[in-house]
Amino acid sequence: MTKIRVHEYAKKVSKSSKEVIEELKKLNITVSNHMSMLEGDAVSKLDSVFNKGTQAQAKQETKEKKQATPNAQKSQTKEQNRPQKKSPNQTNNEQRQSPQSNGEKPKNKGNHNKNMDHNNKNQTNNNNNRNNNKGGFNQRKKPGIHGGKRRQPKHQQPQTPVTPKELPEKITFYESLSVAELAKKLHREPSEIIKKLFMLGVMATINQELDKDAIELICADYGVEVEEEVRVDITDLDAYFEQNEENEQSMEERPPVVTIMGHVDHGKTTLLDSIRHTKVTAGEAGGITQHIGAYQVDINGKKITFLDTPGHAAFTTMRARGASITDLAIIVVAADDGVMPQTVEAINHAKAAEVPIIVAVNKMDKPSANPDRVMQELTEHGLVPEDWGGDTIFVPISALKGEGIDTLLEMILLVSEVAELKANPNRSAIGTVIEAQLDKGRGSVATLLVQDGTLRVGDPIVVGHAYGRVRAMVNDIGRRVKEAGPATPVEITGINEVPQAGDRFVVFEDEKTARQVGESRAMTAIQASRSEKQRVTLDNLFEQMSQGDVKELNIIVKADVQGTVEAMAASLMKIDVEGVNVKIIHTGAGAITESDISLAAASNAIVIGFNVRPDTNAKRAAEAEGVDIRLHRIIYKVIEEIEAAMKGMLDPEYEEKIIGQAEVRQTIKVSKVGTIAGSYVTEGKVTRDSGVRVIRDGIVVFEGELDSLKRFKDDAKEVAKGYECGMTIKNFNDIKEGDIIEAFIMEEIKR
Ligand SMILES: Nc1nc2c(ncn2[C@@H]2O[C@H](COP(=O)(O)OP(=O)(O)OP(=O)(O)O)[C@@H](O)[C@H]2O)c(=O)[nH]1
Repeated sequence: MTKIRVHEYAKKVSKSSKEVIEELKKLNITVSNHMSMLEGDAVSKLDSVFNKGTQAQAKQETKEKKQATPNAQKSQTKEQNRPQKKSPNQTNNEQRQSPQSNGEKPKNKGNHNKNMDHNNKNQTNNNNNRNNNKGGFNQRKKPGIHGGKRRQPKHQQPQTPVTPKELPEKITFYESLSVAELAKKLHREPSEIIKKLFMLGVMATINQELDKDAIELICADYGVEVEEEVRVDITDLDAYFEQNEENEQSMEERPPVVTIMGHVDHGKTTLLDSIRHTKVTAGEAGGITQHIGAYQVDINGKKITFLDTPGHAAFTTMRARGASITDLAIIVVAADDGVMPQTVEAINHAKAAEVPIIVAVNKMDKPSANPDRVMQELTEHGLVPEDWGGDTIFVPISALKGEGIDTLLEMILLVSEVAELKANPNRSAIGTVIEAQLDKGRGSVATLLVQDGTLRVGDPIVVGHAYGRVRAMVNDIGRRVKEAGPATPVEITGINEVPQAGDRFVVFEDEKTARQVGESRAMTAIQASRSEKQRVTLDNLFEQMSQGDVKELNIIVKADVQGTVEAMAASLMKIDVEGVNVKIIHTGAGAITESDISLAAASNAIVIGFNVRPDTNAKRAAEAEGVDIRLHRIIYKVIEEIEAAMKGMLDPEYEEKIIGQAEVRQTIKVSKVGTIAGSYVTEGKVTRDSGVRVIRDGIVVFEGELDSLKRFKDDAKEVAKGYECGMTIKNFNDIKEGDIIEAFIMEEIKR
């Protein structure tokens, strides 16, 4: 309910404040003075006491204002003439609300703003509100400069009440609406909605959020249709990949995307090279040197796209990503070596990605080749050859000699035909980043695999959280191209940042949207990394508490090329120094940025830059925050340095070192002091802070520390060989002539 001050009310009913206060007293409502706020029910009670026509008077006044402006009057008349959908109690409500309009204005304004915020996301709502607001504004603002705040004129003439605004046909909402928002949409006063809710047994305040059910109930009561909006988050790139209800007719066959995986040295690179050399036409051979992480071959007019993912273990992450954009996996197994750990890993990657597998049994030219053994071993991993009743295709090859390659390619085409791989070349492109790097001359360079649609030069694009316009495109053989269809790998320039391998890209209608999406994604990423770094700190705390004294070295790795980043990260993870865990909290290709530094500062990490430099802001931030940046050009130097740093981090380990020996020649008992051993240093030295052992007949009878060390009467720091001294030993007085005192220190050992 809305509130009104005593004096305002008094003015409204053309009474003095005193009279109103008197009346309130009679109603048992205590107010302190004319400035006291009256609650809605107090107002109602007063209404019933004072002239019931008050509301009408108030309306009349509004009407007067309107008449002052011809436009407003026109619209008013129009509205009055319009057919109205009314609930039976509507007029009453309207009457009751009007006098409160003064008091309610600030609130309405607030709600209006809130609504506008809400509606920024929502075009439909916007329209509703715009209409609504227009009416409201004209009615209120036109009469005076101060519009809503204008005081009521003293002399009021009775006039007919204003009919409420027409109900909308339909309203839309997203997730929920507050009472005020719903009221606005329905062109009704919030109090009316609150009353209805009350009738339905719901006690609500003006700012209360109403759920779908409540909104529907209220709207049903008014006979207004409701629709819940489903909003598409345009910044969610993954969502574009899920919209797969494409028109069958627009779908066309597309080349399969193939990844070659296998154990180290089983011949992946040789196979990729062999395929490339046999199948790329002679004319294009000159361009073969170009390496963009993927290439296409043409077999009798049918294309196959190979992802050229490096086979080293350091690239496991990328390979795992590679498998998820892959239609088909070739598992290379050397016939002379058989199934190895990484063979199994590769099989698991492919299985996890639900990608069909073709086994290439390589090195068949070797005398020691034993394909049967390979088949046998693979059977244990669920890959049963067709000959043995299974459904896995095995192709014996020699990558080195180029034998069996044609059969392998045929099999790839066969399997992909069965898979019916299709895409729509006429839509805007979506796909994934295969590799990305910072190029000195060209800026951010990304190799993309177009997965659906056609990518064109000039397309506004969002890649991960980078954005821009495709400036230039180069295909797998280094030729400039203007467009790239489904399953085609291309290298593009023109985006503002270096994305990560595995990031997705989406082409947008216009550059503005692309920019918005890109920026919003970058912001979200920063926020995510910020909250993550907080989590890291908490995690550390927990880990340290639960694991005892385990220390962690947090590292951020930045390098010029994503591949190097991953290789470095993998090598760093391998550093094995007892008691310290390496934790790579962030990696990326490109210069060291301010956000890297703030992440490092917050998580107490060091930043390693490989072939990259911090930008000016990052440098400044690093100095301010005291973040350690290590710049390198050689991988093993990085590892060496980190290892050293990690050793410095460890709690020092100590080793005992004997520094000298003394012989006890005389003992003197002094009360309160104990036994003083008059000794002669025979070897090395004895220091005041050294530990001592008392050795009698070759047996250690006591181990402890010195209490005092004196040369004659004076305290000595150390006494060297050939000198006499007096010593007392802490908590040991049973010292005898002839005892040997061995002095030792604990020395920190370097690891
Ligand atoms: N005899 C013979 N040797 C082969 C064949 N294929 C590859 N090799 C040799 O095997 C070794 C490893 O081959 P790569 O192609 O480098 O193996 P890879 O799987 O790519 O190895 P990584 O990249 O280290 O994982 C090389 O010396 C090749 O020449 C083959 O069919 N026959």
